[in-house]
Amino acid sequence: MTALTALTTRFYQRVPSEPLLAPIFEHMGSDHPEHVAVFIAEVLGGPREYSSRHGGHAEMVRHHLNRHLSNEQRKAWVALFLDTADELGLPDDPEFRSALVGYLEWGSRLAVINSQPGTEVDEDAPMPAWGWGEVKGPYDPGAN
Ligand code: HEM
Repeated sequence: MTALTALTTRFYQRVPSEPLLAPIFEHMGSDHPEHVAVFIAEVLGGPREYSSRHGGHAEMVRHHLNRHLSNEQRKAWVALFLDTADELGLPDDPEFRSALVGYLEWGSRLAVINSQPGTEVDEDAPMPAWGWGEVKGPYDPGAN
């Protein structure tokens, strides 16, 4: 939680300098970074705190309704997020980064889809659960 909260806090500090992102986060609440960290932590197998205290997946979806987010904004969001992970020196082993990128790619596309007019919230949608995926490349940190 400490690392993810530091990551989202720094990410939203940098958002005002990104022309594509600044306007959409202009009115966000001060606890926004923490809520996003808690959400991502639960997805990655951490405590089920977003579900128990913040309304679960349906509540996250509600925050994106009618925001008319574009794919360009989505790409800027993901790029800034990953750049912030580098800036803060988060683990950069291929396994962790591929899992992180995989979830961000999936989740950010969902945010864009849910931000379009006519989206209905599925109150029973489960929280996504992201694992390490099937990492089967030749990378082996124990080799050499
Ligand atoms: C994995 C991807 C994402 C996750 C996990 C996520 C998660 C969340 C969560 C938990 C909230 C509610 C925060 C709160 O309670 O204050 C939120 C709000 C929001 N998100 Fe996302 N989000 C994602 C991607 C995106 C993307 C790609 C964009 C835009 C390009 C975006 C734009 C917004 C906006 C505009 C809000 C509302 C801000 C406000 O309250 O003023 N999100 N998101």
